[in-house]
Amino acid sequence: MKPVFEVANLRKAFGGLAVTNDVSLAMAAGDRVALIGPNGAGKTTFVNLVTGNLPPDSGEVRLGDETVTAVNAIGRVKRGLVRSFQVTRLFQDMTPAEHVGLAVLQRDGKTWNMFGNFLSMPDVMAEIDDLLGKLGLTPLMHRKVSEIAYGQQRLLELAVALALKPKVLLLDEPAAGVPQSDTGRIEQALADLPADLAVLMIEHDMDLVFRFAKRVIVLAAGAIIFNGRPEDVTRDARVREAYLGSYANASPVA
Ligand SMILES: Nc1ncnc2c1ncn2[C@@H]1O[C@H](COP(=O)(O)OP(=O)(O)OP(=O)(O)O)[C@@H](O)[C@H]1O
Repeated sequence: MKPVFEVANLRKAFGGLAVTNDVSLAMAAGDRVALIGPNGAGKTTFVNLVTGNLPPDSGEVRLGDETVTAVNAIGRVKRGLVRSFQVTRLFQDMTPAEHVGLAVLQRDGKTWNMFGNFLSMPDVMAEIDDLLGKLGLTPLMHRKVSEIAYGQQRLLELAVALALKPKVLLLDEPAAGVPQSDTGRIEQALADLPADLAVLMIEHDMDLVFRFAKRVIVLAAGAIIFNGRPEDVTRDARVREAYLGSYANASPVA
């Protein structure tokens, strides 16, 4: 199948350290891929290169038929490459309805000064109702973010990302920090993501990886050392070595 998203020979070094070392991968519509790797493997750097928040030293990022390596982060979002908005970037005084409304207006290229009026725009309100409803946030839609629980804020991140109508969605540990009692809701939201969306999820929780991913990519010291089925990852010798190495080299806690 034709890839919707592809990176080819991506490289990035900080000083002498190759943090992204000739990484190539492709994703098709509907893919569910988990990107895992020991601490410091280069996962965050890789995502920053993909989203356009960091320029690569060499290599290419493609969305569909278009090479977007020179396109900035906002341009990539407009083309359908969306990273889930982080809780730390939600506005504490704004409501879930306002967050989603803003994302819808931004996606449609509408001006900021229309923002105050979006509650009277039936098409925007219908999208807000639909998205927040799917994520179980309807009762909280007009509450301030500062008043809603962390797990619900993480669901709101997903709602904002989905309002941008992504083709490729990058999720950074979507359930991290969420109390056990609320992780079920997040997992359900992940299971309900649009079937044709390509999803790349960075995740440390292997239980979640096994439940969500159809394919696992392991990054170690900036390079892909495994790209295959979840059921094969734990018995792969290179993967075992990479994880053991990271624990063996970890500093003891004082
Ligand atoms: N701006 C930077 N300047 C210098 N070194 C950096 C920079 N950003 C990251 N690094 C280094 O690159 C390596 C990879 O970091 P990165 O944060 O991408 O790893 P990670 O896999 O996301 O780690 P974690 O799972 O701990 O978040 C680390 O050794 C880190 O110290």
